[in-house]
Order: sequence, then structure tokens, then C-alpha cells
Amino acid sequence: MTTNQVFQTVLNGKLPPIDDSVKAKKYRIDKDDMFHGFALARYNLLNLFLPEDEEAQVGDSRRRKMIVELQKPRFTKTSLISRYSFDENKFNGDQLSAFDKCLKAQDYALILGMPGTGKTTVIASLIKEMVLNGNTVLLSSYTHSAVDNIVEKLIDLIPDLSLLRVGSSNSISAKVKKYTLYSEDTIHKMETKEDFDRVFVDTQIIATTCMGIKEIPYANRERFDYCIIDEASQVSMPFCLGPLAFADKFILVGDHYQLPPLIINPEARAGGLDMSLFKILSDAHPESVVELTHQYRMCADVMLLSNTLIYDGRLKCGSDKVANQVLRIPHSQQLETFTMMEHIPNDLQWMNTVFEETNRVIFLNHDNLPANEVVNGEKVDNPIEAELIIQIVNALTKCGGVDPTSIGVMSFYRAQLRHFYRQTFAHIVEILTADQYQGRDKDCIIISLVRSNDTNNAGDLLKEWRRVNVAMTRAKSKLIILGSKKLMSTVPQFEGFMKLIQKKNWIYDLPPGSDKVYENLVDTLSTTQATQKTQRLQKSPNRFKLKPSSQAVQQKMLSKNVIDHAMGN
Ligand SMILES: Nc1ncnc2c1ncn2[C@@H]1O[C@H](COP(=O)(O)OP(=O)(O)OP(=O)(O)O)[C@@H](O)[C@H]1O
Repeated sequence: MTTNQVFQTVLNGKLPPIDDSVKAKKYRIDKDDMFHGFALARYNLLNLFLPEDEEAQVGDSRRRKMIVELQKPRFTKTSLISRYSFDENKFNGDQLSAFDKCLKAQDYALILGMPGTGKTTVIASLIKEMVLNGNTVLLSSYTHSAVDNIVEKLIDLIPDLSLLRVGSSNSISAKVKKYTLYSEDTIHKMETKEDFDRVFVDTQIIATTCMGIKEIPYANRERFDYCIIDEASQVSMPFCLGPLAFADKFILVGDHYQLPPLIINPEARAGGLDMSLFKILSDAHPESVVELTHQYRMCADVMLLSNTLIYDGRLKCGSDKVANQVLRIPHSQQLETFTMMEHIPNDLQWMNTVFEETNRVIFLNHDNLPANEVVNGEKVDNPIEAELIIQIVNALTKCGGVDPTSIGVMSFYRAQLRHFYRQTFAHIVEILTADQYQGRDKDCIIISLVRSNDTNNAGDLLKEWRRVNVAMTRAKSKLIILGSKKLMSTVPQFEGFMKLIQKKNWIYDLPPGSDKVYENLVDTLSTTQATQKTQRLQKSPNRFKLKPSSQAVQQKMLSKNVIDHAMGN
């Protein structure tokens, strides 16, 4: 070690004064996260099999019996917590059973929470009960956002929350930042190393991702009463083991009908690395599982897709309000004005189908356009399908007055999403892959299926039914899917889905030329001066060339009369 290094430490206030005469030399320390990650996974596995050594703090024979030998989990007859502080009327029967199961667990319990069934709500309330009764909790999850969702709920639920959020501060949400060690307004005031140690020992709840567990100093904090892992069906087993080793009892929350751990190596997948601990334990001991089946996200039509594809009718709407919700389009009449001004014939007015509030699920089939995919090496996109989606987003937001933050655009293909990043709405409308949408929702979701080709090649991504399930369960009140009916009808995984949407009459065949109909919708509407509109009409009176006898022409004449009348011509 040289003498001219300057160290900044977390122990503010105890720094020796910096000697200005010594020229500081800057060092860059690179941390290889990947290596760190795999080293951690290997350690977690190794720890399960090492002989128990208390002094060296290694070995975990208790977990080995549960996880490797699949020992039956034990449950007490009565709840381990005597005093419930929550209002039972605020929870449904499944959720109350989940509390009951978790609080009777002596080893572990599993919560299978279908989409939007209140997993986050249940975890937060469960933690509240645990800490109010003097227990300590290690809260973990696969992603930072899932950890923060729960912590944000805890902040609202528990006054004087004793919580330490461990992790890099730029991945942590603004509301949660003050629970980290290093934020300016941290609740954890530290002057000395003893203070630092005490934060880890005295705080009732420590929250971090499964990877972030490496930041918890082992010597300082060995035991928690409970470890709770959210998104447990997405975490591969070696990473899941990390947090579990710290606690006497654990609770895993997940849904193995949604995406499993992402394992790219085919050999590792064949060896079972994509099988989460959640799935292994729930298959081995179904009695340890409690299912949350009442969902508060999707309207009944959207839910029906998922029930048909995956859940076999087990998913239910939490209330009539949820079941009957619609996407409100406050200025829908503006679309009518536009179609009149542009003389759009009735049979080309496909946006009306999108705007119809009671159309909660719509499959816009573009076989008649056609809208063919473009393959470029590994990348696949569909420019015409993208153009249609851009028009839908603009129509809903700029014409219909729908809040752009309530809309999400999703595709299975990253190359397709690039078309949307360039749009003015890109910074407000959420544009994500199906995988990134797991755990999120929007009032209106528009899915770009992309694939459309002569050989009906659907690619591999659409064949993963758990990914399709995630995609179909993100919308609350309107789900718009764009794709090729011809191609989708050949995909075995979509057979039930296609049959259902056909039976329900949810397929709309876009007519040829559909992509040109609304392409200047935004320009036209942004021209607010009625006179300007009149000039435009005079310059190009007939955008759509039709025979003089056609019904549409009669309507055009009629609409022109209406506009003329309205403008006092
Ligand atoms: N018993 C209940 N009664 C009414 N609303 C509820 C109930 N439980 C949960 N909710 C509401 O349902 C919505 C979804 O809850 P939450 O976010 O906890 O679900 P989740 O299962 O974590 O969702 P995800 O599938 O995104 O992980 C929230 O708005 C929540 O307030």
C-alpha cells in the first residue's frame, strides 16, 4: 500500500485530516459483477453441504434437509403470532389463509400468487405483523423494483419503520433511498465503526436483492426470524439459497406459471437450473402452498385469456368493479371529427374498434395489409405493425385524451421496440419487452407480436407459454394485440387462445391500406384553427379515391356538408 491514497469512508466525522502536501493519486477499482455473482452462487451451494462449523459460520444442514432431502415442512396448530393488528375485512379469504399458513410455518411456507392477486400487499402486511410481534425479517427479491415495491408499502404501513435497504443507491427508488446507508438524508446516522455494525445488528428489517445479500457483513448479522423472498419463481436456486441461510424460517412468494429463472446455457437448462426452489418445493409438498386466486388488476375479458391459456378457470376477479372496468377515452368524439374531415369511408375506420370502450380485448389481424416481418440476422421487426401501433398510441393520447402514462407498449422482440423509442411519446408511454413487464401493469397494453411470414414461422419466443401468460396479464382494462391471424393459428401453444378470441368475436381484420388511414391524425388535430382545416380540405378534398356511386362517397358528401355547416360556409 502506498502512502498517497485518499480513502473516503462511510464513517463520516472520524476521518483524519487530509494532508494537502501529499499529492493524491487516483485509483480505479473495477468490480466484476458477473464473477462476483457466480462466485456467490457457488458459495451458496457449497455452504449447503459444508460440515457445520459455528465459529467459521459455515454449513447449513437444516436447509439441506429441507431443500436437498425434501424433508416435510412442519406447521404448528395455532399461529405463532398471537396479536393481529390488521383489519381482517380488508383482505380476502385466500389472503387470510396465506397469513395463517405463514404464521404457522416452523420451516417454510409458499404463497402462489397469480397475477395481481395482492402478493405485495400480503407480504407487506405479513412483515408488519411479524415485526410488531418482535420478529426480525430479511426481505429479498430478484429485482430491486420488487424489493422497493414492498418497502414503499411498509413505509406507509409502519410508523418509525426500522429498516435498512442494502444495495447500490442508483437502483433504489426515491422514496426508499433514505433507508440506505449512504443517502444524504439517511435515517441511519453513523459516526463510528460500532455505529455501522449496530445498524446491521439492531435494524428489524433488512431488505435487499438475492444478489445484494453479499453486502450484508456476515459477522454482524447471522440470524433473522424470517426470510421472505418475493418473485421466488424467477430466482434460480443457487441465488435463492443466499438469503435463506440467514433465517430460521422462510416464506417464498411466486408464481411458476409466469417466467422461470432466465438460464441461457442449454446444458444448464437441461440440467434443471431453470427450476426455481419455489417450484421444486411446491411440487414436493403441495400442502405447504397457499394460492392467491382473487385478482384486482384485470377486467373479466382480459382475465379470461389467462384463465384459458394457463390457470384453468382458477383465477377470479376480486370485485365487480375490477371485472367491469373500461379504459375511458374522454375525447373520443375527436376521432369522429377527424374521420369526417378526412372523408374516411366507414369500412376503413378501424380505429373506431379500438376506441369502443366495451372492446376490452382486440386482436387486430393485419394479414390483409399485409404487414410482413423483416429479418435481419438474429433481429426481427415489423415496421408496418409498428406504424399501426404508433397511430393507435397517438390516437388514444393526442386525440382521445387518454393519459399516456396509463398505456404500455410491449413486444417479444427488442428490435421492434426501437421503432417506438424514436416517438415523442417514448418518454411517457412505457415501452418494454414481455420479460421486463413481469410484475408491472398498465390500464391499456398494446402487444406487437411481430411475426408474419409466408412459412408461418412463429420463432421460439412465442412458444414459451409462461412468457405469453405474463404478456396477456399486464392490462387492466384494454388489451390490444397486433399480429397475423394466419400465423398465430398455426402455433400449437396459441390454439386455445385463437379459438377463444374467434368465439368471442374479438378479432378485427384490418382492411388493406389501414396503415395509411390515420397517419396524419396528430397533424390534423394539432391544427386548431378551423380556417386552416378548411384550407386543407379545399386543397386535398379526397384522400381516398372511390367510385362516385359508392356508399362511402355519399357519406363523404354528407360529412362535407356537416363540416361546411359547422364552419358556417
Ligand atoms: N383484498 C383486497 N381488496 C381490494 N384490493 C386489493 C386487495 N388485495 C390487493 N388489492 C389491490 O390489488 C392491486 C394489486 O395488488 P398487489 O400489487 O399487491 O398485487 P401483486 O400480486 O403483487 O401484483 P403483481 O402480479 O404485479 O406482482 C393493488 O392495487 C392492491 O391495493
